[in-house]
Amino acid sequence: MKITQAFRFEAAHYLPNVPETHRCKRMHGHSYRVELQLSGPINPVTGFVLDFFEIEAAFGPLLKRLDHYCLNEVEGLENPTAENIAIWIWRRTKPELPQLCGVRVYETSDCWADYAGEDD
Ligand SMILES: Nc1nc2c(c(=O)[nH]1)N=C([C@H](O)[C@H](O)COP(=O)(O)OP(=O)(O)OP(=O)(O)O)CN2
Ligand SMILES: [Zn+2]
Repeated sequence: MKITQAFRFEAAHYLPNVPETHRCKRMHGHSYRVELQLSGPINPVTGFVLDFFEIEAAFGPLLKRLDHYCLNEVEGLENPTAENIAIWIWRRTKPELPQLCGVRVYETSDCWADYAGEDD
């Protein structure tokens, strides 16, 4: 069984490695949406793969490190593309939530990145 919980954060960023002419070279902001996917068996007593409250408690501190910050100033996010944010979240969340099987980061409603640990 797979479950997904979504979170939101607001942040500023710029992309340091794009050409000068690229508009994302300039500081700007996004309303990001993060989806954490977890998979595992359903506990027959609770009916949960994992209580959504437990996911929230595990992810909350990391979310606070992103919300209303300039992402380029967050350690490990010097080049804060959606792809790199997804990897950053995966590496810090997987130890806390072993059932994690995917991280999706939406930069806009039309653009997102998925990471499931394939490069680790
Ligand atoms: N593969 C990636 N490509 C781009 C990324 C990324 O993370 N991965 N990021 C950007 C910029 O952050 C850019 O700000 C993305 O938003 P944008 O295209 O500007 O979308 P908007 O909805 O804000 O703009 P519209 O004017 O509505 O198109 C670029 N590429
Ligand atoms: Zn952007």
